[in-house]
Amino acid sequence: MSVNEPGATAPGGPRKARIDRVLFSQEAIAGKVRELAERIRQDYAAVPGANGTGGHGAPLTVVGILKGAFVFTADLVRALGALDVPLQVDFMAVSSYGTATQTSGIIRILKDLDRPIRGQHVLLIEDIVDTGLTLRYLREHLMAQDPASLRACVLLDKPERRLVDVPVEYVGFQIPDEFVVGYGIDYAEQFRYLPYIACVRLEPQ
Ligand SMILES: O=P(O)(O)OC[C@H]1O[C@H](OP(=O)(O)OP(=O)(O)O)[C@H](O)[C@@H]1O
Ligand SMILES: Nc1nc2[nH]cnc2c(=O)[nH]1
Repeated sequence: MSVNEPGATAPGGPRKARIDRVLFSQEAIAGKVRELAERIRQDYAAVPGANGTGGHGAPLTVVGILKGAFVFTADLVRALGALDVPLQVDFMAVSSYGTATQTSGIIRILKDLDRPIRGQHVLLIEDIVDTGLTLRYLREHLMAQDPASLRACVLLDKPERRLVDVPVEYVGFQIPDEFVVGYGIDYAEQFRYLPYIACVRLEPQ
């Protein structure tokens, strides 16, 4: 069975998984984070109120999506800070994959924002966009709260897997249709600690 087919989670629990090959090294990811931060700095410098130079409105609010984007969010906000971009950080936690490699299609909010975002410039940070269902749901959820603007920054994009059309303003890397882990991204809660991004191979049952 391919890792992207339904049923990758056995009734007795998730299948054993091991790292197959590294897709992006720690250094490659760090370079991409700096590149994204520079693009974001330039773009928001032109947005009134979002550049911290005394304009009206609130500064940029970065919304990291837990759990998968926790490492990416931490690195990106520090890269933005190093470029003197003032920002606030909030988090949401959502889940649709559980311990499986196939989305359930049902997105559950496990933790919502702590602070209102009405009138704020919001930058949503995700680790990966696959079917697009999670990102579409999040964009609708956040837009309903009337932010001044909303953009999404996603480290990994799997365009082949998209089921719904959803805008992504900043993309780190495009990747093929393979299940990836590391740099915050898990398989059944394993591998989030890896400093690189890799494909996993599931052991036969
Ligand atoms: O485009 P989609 O097909 O919706 O997939 C993308 C989502 O899948 C992962 O979340 P997951 O449900 O695995 O939760 P986690 O971030 O807590 O690991 C990832 O963090 C994205 O939020
Ligand atoms: N861990 C992990 N979660 C995902 N959610 C959507 N695609 C993926 C993936 O490739 N790996």
